[in-house]
Amino acid sequence: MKIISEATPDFPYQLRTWTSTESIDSAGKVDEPAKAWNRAVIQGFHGAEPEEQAQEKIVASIAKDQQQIYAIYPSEIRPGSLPATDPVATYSSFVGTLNVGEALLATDMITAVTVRPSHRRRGILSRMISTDLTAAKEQGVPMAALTASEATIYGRFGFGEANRYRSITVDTSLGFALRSAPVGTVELAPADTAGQVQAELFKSFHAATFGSISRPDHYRAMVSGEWTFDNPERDSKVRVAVHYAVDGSIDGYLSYKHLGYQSQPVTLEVIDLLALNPQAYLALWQFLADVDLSSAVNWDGAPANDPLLWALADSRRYKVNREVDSLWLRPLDIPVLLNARRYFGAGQIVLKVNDRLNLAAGRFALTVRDGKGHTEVLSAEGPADIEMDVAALGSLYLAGVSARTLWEAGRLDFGTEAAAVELFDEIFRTPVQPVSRTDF
Ligand SMILES: CC(=O)SCCNC(=O)CCNC(=O)[C@H](O)C(C)(C)COP(=O)(O)OP(=O)(O)OC[C@H]1O[C@@H](n2cnc3c(N)ncnc32)[C@H](O)[C@@H]1OP(=O)(O)O
Repeated sequence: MKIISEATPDFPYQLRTWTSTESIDSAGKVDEPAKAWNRAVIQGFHGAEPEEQAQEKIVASIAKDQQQIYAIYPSEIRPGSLPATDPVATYSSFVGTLNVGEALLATDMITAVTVRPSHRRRGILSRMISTDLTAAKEQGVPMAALTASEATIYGRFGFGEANRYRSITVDTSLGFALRSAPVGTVELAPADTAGQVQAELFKSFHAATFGSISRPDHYRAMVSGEWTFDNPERDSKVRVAVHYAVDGSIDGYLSYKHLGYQSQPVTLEVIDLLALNPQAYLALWQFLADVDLSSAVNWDGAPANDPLLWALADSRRYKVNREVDSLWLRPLDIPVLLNARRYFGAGQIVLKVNDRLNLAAGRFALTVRDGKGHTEVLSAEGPADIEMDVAALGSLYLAGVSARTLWEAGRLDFGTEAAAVELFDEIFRTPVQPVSRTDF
């Protein structure tokens, strides 16, 4: 445990940090600061207070990710209020990877951000996030990422929405049909094997999918119904199905549950779905539609450009309940991340990037040839073809949105030459939309 900063009159809080592996001994026992930190996280997201055994499972999982824990403690405790050992704010980060084409880019993945309601809007999140982003930058991690509880929080810290996902309901009642016959076979598998199947499939999915970001360890427990942060008890209603390709290899899987006969219409909920190819994806949907005693399927994780809609014989069976931001990206080292990305266009452009936190600001000349980028750092002052806030670059980096759209949205200077906007889009265009299947 390390004290990063002591309380001052302006900021009457102490900021501490430790690595998650420090909190658990060889017998699996969890230390008191980690328990109090977990309780604070769960309170922050309005979950049920975890029992001792649940604490051990959660901390062991966080330790596998090697999460760096941040905790804020108040300098003044009122009699009868929560004790001094309970943090008023929590934050955690760990280094994962982001698929940027051929390369997997090291990325600071931020999670478990909470501030106790009685201490909110006093700059606590600002202190924790600027500390973490600075540390990540110093350690040479070129990108930061998160998935957000609200879309209004992180733009000010330089994060931009990089892609979106859909919450969908598909009507699988009598008459459901796909336009093509399913390929391969789907079989039920024991729920307790789901964690392993998921981990193996995700490895291949992550390596092959532009925009995919690593998964934290707790996915193993969630997809098998073992535990979730919301519910530390086993959910024995979770079922698992596996797709076998024609050659017998496993190339897709599904974790799902029946929501009960009181759901109207009687509904299956997809907990996780991974498919390594379109045939596996459609065959898993045909399987879901074929499950008797249900007539709808909900999935809170469909891609924004979902081929299922186009595969349905009756596309009106596909209902989008909402489409929201998924991954948020925050550039930290612009030359490194521009050079790491795979390109499908070509050209030369000078970008000026503004950054309120002064972590990534500058002027950069990017030259792209044969799919590779080369970035030269220029002096800060001088002309640029296109100027943007670092959050806009977070959105544009994976081409989940075009510069043209951001320009029309007033997110780039309206005075930017149309030719520069077109050039940016020509260089950054991709044949596929970025897809991530990770909520963290
Ligand atoms: C990656 C994740 O873990 S996402 C989960 C985020 N956590 C939650 O949603 C749990 C419930 N909410 C909270 O715990 C807190 O309200 C937090 C973490 C969102 C914000 O923490 P705070 O300490 O209040 O933020 P802080 O005081 O540093 O605010 C910084 C700025 O962001 C603004 N801000 C903070 N939260 C929000 C919000 N939810 N919506 C809009 N603006 C916000 C503040 O007004 C402030 O603006 P300013 O710089 O113009 O004055």
